[in-house]
Amino acid sequence: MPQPAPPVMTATSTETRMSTLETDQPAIVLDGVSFGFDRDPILERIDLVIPRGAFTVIVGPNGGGKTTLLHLILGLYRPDTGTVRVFGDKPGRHPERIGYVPQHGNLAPGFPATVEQVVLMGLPHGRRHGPGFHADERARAQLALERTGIPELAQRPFGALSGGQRQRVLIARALITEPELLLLDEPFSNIDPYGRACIHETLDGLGGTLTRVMVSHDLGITRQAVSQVLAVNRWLVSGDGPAITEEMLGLMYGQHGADCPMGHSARNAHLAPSASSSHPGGEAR
Ligand SMILES: Nc1ncnc2c1ncn2[C@@H]1O[C@H](COP(=O)(O)OP(=O)(O)OP(=O)(O)O)[C@@H](O)[C@H]1O
Repeated sequence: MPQPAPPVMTATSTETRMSTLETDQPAIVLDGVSFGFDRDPILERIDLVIPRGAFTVIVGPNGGGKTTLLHLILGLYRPDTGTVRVFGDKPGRHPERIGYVPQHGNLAPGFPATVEQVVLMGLPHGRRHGPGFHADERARAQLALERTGIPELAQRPFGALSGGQRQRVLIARALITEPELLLLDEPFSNIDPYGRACIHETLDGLGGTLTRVMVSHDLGITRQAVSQVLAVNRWLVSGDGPAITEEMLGLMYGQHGADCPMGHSARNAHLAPSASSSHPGGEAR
């Protein structure tokens, strides 16, 4: 399978980091991964390649295994069979390279902190309370807020923001370490259409070398910026662009049960651009 071209790096800190790590590896590779809790299969025989810089959206029904898949990528769970690689290495080895916005990560609206303080919480060794943050830490927080389009909110109380603004702050918190991979688990929960549009705009604008993987229940996710859609419901079906395919709908809302409605190779289509023949109407491999 052809590998994606190495990324063109722009940020100096990222350049330095990348020079010492594997620049020719895809962002994420899952090879024959199965996982279950107490022998209950949750994910089965997942093969997946996510190139660097891709914007991948994961859709699927409740309980289909989307969050579990993210947790495998984060290294929070180990697969029962198969392997997971993140930037060519075992997951969990380089947490600073990954930003994560968890599903229920929103802070209570009354959380007594400014936006800047919330963003600073994303630093592994950042100072978390009171005034007197280091100037370089505050500069990083400001940069992260600029990337999410809300630099002017830095000194506002977090609790005074709208739901959509709060979610963008949490994305900024995940970006403060300048990660190369951003994982978002349903960032649109409880966000109105305007807020969703703002978050979409934010995520679209984060392109470049940042690899984005977002779990979403929004099936209208057919946006230009989205490189790939994955449907996950115990098995996985991938497409070759932002469209939801019939195969994906079949996996998500067709036969729920002991076996996958499609052939194994169709379910486990790779994400690499060359794999376009393995989805809708494509040949099983
Ligand atoms: N820690 C756990 N112990 C046992 N079972 C679990 C655990 N976490 C998740 N599960 C089960 O694994 C299955 C997949 O859960 P997961 O959270 O990955 O689904 P999901 O696709 O993200 O769902 P949703 O859209 O509702 O967030 C569910 O049946 C869930 O009950």
